[in-house]
Amino acid sequence: MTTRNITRFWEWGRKIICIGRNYADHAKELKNAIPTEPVVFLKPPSAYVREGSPILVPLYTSNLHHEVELGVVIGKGGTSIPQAAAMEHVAGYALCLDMTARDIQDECKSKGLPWTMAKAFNTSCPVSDFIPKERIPDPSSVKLWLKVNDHLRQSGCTSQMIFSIPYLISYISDFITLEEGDLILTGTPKGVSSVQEHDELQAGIEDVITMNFKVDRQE
Ligand SMILES: O=C([O-])CC(=O)C(=O)O
Ligand SMILES: [Mg+2]
Repeated sequence: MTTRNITRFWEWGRKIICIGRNYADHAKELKNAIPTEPVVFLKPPSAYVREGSPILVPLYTSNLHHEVELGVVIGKGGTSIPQAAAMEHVAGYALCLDMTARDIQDECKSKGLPWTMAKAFNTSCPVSDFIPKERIPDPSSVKLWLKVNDHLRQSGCTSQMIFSIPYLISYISDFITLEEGDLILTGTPKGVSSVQEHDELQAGIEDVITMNFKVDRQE
């Protein structure tokens, strides 16, 4: 029998819970209101893609955007987790991209429909290697960046988040039980932009990790 290892959480089939509009500068660039409560949506575990495999542009979009985000990997499950205990439930982190079919999302928004087609497609969640908790002692102040073909597009700091990681863990766990191996994407800073087939994306958390992904067209 093989034992599950949290360092390969993407193989566990657990939830990917995403927070939107958690950076005011990104909410503004898309002309969205600054939220007074977290905006929550989900991706299925089939959205994961790892370095070495390409990000695939769905056939139905002509405006695929990158969103670089800090991911929080849950190590201990729970329901109604108090903010003060939230960090005890964190096993570590991952650098993540929330790939978004922006044209489809705009259409869904205008029709009042869910974002599933825009956010949850195959390869919509590229993830880095697992980052043990000790490697990011202060997750409320880490710098994230993303380059497309060597041009810097996104650069932000988790200190700009509207809702903190402990607040998000507590908020989510009030209505979705968190389980070991779940991943929370904490939102993206400004600078989101289009990617095309053959583009090369490079992203990093300053002093901690970098990752690279190629973009390909779906066959
Ligand atoms: O699509 C959006 O703008 C919402 C979102 O995921 C984010 O802010 O990270
Ligand atoms: Mg996002």
